[in-house]
Amino acid sequence: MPGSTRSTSPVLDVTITPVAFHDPALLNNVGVHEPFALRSVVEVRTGDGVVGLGESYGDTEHLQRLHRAVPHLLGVDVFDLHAVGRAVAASLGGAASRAGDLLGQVVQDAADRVLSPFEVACLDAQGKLTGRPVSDLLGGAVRDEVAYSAYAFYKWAAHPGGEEDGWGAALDPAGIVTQVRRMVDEHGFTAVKLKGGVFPPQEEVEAVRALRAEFPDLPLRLDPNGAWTPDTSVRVAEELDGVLEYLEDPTPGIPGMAEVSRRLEGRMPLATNMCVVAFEDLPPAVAQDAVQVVLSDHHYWGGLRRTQDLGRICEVFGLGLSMHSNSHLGISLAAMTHLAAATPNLDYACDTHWPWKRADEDVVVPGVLEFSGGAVRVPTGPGLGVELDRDALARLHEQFERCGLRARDDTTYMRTVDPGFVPHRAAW
Ligand SMILES: O=C([O-])C(=O)C[C@H](O)[C@@H](O)C(=O)[O-]
Ligand SMILES: [Mg+2]
Repeated sequence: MPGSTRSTSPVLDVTITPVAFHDPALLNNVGVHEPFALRSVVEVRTGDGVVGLGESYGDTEHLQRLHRAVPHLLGVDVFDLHAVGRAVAASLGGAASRAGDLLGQVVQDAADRVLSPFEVACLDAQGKLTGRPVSDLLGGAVRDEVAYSAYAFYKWAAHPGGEEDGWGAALDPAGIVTQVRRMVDEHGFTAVKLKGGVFPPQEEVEAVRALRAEFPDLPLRLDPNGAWTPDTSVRVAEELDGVLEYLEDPTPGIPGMAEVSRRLEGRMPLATNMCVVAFEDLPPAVAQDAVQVVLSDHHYWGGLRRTQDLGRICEVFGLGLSMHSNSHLGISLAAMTHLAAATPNLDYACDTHWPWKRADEDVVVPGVLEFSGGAVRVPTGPGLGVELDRDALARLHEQFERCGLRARDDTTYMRTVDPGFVPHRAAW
């Protein structure tokens, strides 16, 4: 309209608070989780006095990158997400475009990792300013609730020298079944993922078989994080044909996954959050038919909208779309839930580490993100629909200061118990 003025909501201030929360001794192919998981809470304050929230990784290198972006973001309109992206790119100044993931196993896009919490915080602010939930800003929720999977881990009963965490040890099929039974009883999960790559493959096959016997109707997945050779991957996939819904990252790299995929001739869908972790990985993966399911994760795909772009690309190329997680808090769970609700083809139960987090440790006010029937109802309040608990944020920040951890290093931690430990990478 001639003469109309368009108001903007510029970023006035950005706060980044690193936090630490307790994490059990969960085992994986590179070692064992340390006693605390690190995250960062991003607050974007606008000229209208609204604060948008985002959550991301909490290691020093990533925190430094987040801080570098702040001066570039000041004054940017929170509704102009392209400008937010340009600000983040400018802050990296053409520095390394790929960054190691938490476990140092794969390289992700550095700019997308940095952009993600700012994009989520801007969307949260937009929602608060317009009175609409983030799922509406993403095109609308196509489902009222989002299903998550029970994420089972081999684990120790306690950290070395620490107190038992109440879950007990899970070092064999019976231990895994007991663990999943509790998760299913407590949260109602309707799908199960087992983190493998810890024990020789045959033991993990037995654990999957035990899960199938205990839960005849639940879709099952196994993820050894690239611990196997292509030969082993093919053998295990054939053994678990008809038992697994998909096999995740049995072997490292696109060429290895492509070989397994070719030899399986479609008998077992292969999924990944390791060999397709950035947009530039898609063309070679598609060309080689390396994977049939991509696990999205807005924390490294550049936020919620870029993850929706990934969803559309997967749809075009006939790939399934699922969701990956790392240890996380409530801001991330809210963002994951809005994203999955507004992405029509994200219809696998999503991964979450949520059951491993202590109920009394979060940065959001409890009550909104409850599991029922293995699913979380999509929050309907403005923005992400969750409220920052400032006392809890201060407590978890203090815990970050005290815990001494500044980057995740499962391998070094494992070597304090088993000095000769070598990560299992195509090891069996
Ligand atoms: O699906 C995956 O690869 C993961 O969930 C990665 C995580 O880092 C997992 O391995 C863990 O928490 O140890
Ligand atoms: Mg995985």
